[in-house]
Amino acid sequence: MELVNTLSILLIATFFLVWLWLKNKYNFWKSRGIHTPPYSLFFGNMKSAVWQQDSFADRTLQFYREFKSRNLRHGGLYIFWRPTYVPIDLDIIKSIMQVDFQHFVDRGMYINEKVDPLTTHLFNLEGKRWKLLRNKLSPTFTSGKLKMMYETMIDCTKGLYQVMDQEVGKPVDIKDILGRFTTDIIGSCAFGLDINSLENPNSEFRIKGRPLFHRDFLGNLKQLLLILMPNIMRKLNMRLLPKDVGDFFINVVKNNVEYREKNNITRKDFMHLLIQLKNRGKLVDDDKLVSENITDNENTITLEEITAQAFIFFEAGFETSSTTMTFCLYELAKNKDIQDKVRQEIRKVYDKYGHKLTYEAAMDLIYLEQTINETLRKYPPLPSLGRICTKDYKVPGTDLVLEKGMRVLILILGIHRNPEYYPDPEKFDPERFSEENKSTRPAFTFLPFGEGPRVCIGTRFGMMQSKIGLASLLLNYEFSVNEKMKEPLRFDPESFIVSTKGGMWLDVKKISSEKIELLP
Ligand code: HEM
Repeated sequence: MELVNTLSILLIATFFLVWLWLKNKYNFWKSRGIHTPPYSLFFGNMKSAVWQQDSFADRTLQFYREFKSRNLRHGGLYIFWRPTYVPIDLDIIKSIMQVDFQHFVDRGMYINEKVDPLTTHLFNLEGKRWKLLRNKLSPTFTSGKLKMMYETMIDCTKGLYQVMDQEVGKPVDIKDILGRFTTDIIGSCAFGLDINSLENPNSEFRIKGRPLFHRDFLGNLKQLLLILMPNIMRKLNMRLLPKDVGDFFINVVKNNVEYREKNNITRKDFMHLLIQLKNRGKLVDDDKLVSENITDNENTITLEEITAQAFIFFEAGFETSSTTMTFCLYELAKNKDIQDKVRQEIRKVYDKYGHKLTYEAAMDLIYLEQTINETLRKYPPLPSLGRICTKDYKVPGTDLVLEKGMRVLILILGIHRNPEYYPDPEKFDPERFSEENKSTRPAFTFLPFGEGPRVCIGTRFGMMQSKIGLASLLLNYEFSVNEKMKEPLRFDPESFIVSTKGGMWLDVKKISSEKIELLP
């Protein structure tokens, strides 16, 4: 009996201490005079997102609107009990992302080299390691290299036509088809493999890629805890990726590199460029590669580094572009006049370049680019951007000092839907991105690819694959919204990137019996 009493007292005392500790934590922003939206003990401001009542995207929009409605330059959030700084004023955002970048170099993602070697990729890496790798990888993303891969990308449209032709006349979940299309493109360009997930929706690549973006309640919770308490999680040897997913990608790259090196195979893709970096530390034109023995040992990368980079190109590249194309086709299905205008432009440019959509022709698709930009405004795949304060920082024009370790969240979706910058923000209007209209908006109001030194390295690639996918579809098919489509659209709480719940159901009509291929 005495033991029971002692245990009960110990339990109550522990609860009380935890409660006091949390109470103290949640005093952080109040004591600095910074406004926070209502929060709950333990989950902080993230309760409804963790429990998947709200999508993360909707939550960020609510935060932005609350701070903005109070005319605040910035605000504070609690992600669980961790204070997170939220800049609203565009000058502060610019300072953090660009001007004073040296104070905000990292994202604060979870890295565990030992049990999860794939986490050591460019998106996650920090400080000097990140800078060194970014310098090494940047040459693989130039417009010249993109041009080199253009035909490899176009090859994947063949599978797209086949699937679409089978689907004509039925309600089509375009989201699924475009996810398979970009899986094929990135699989081909980053891993050098013909995945054919368009032909085979259950290809291993597609199956292994799915859990990267869709998480249930426990998956969500784990992801947040890994980021919140990385040191403890590392000690517990926690993984971010399921073991089978990690092993799959590691083996694919290892086998591929070995095969290419043994058989002296070159292919127009990232893998080829990464292998050059591994063996020579620099990129060399293929013809020179044979004759010149150029090596820059300082810049070489290891097989493990190649694997992690190929993985992030896949993870960051396929879902972002496929959601962009998906939302774009949805808006075009709703706005037939814009759909006709985009199609007319594609036809005109296609004819101008001798009935081909060469790389140069694709660069000439100005209105299509405006339409993709308007899609990225309304539906930025990443609704917010994260940074970590890496050196104490006094926020310009305020008395607030951010201490080293403070998390920062930039609420892109809120900025993109702010009527001050984009009047009538729910309206889909590609004219917002004409040269003339762009110049009337302040800087840092369009951030789908981020900004500053950590801006998306794959921007050109992402834009190009979206252009190729949309051009090939719009030249051959007409789209309208199917009655199965659930409207108004709801963002999916299981996906941390902006995505719809329940698929994107469109009707597809063939324009002509003759197929128009981009590069016949
Ligand atoms: C529509 C397509 C895409 C969108 C909207 C997008 C968006 C983004 C965003 C918002 C960031 C964070 C930027 C920041 O924090 O300032 C990012 C980073 C990154 N993206 Fe993309 N992305 C796209 C396509 C791609 C593709 C195709 C690849 C690779 C093939 C890629 C690879 C990366 C990498 C490696 C980073 C980390 C860069 C660094 O930290 O240095 N992305 N992307």
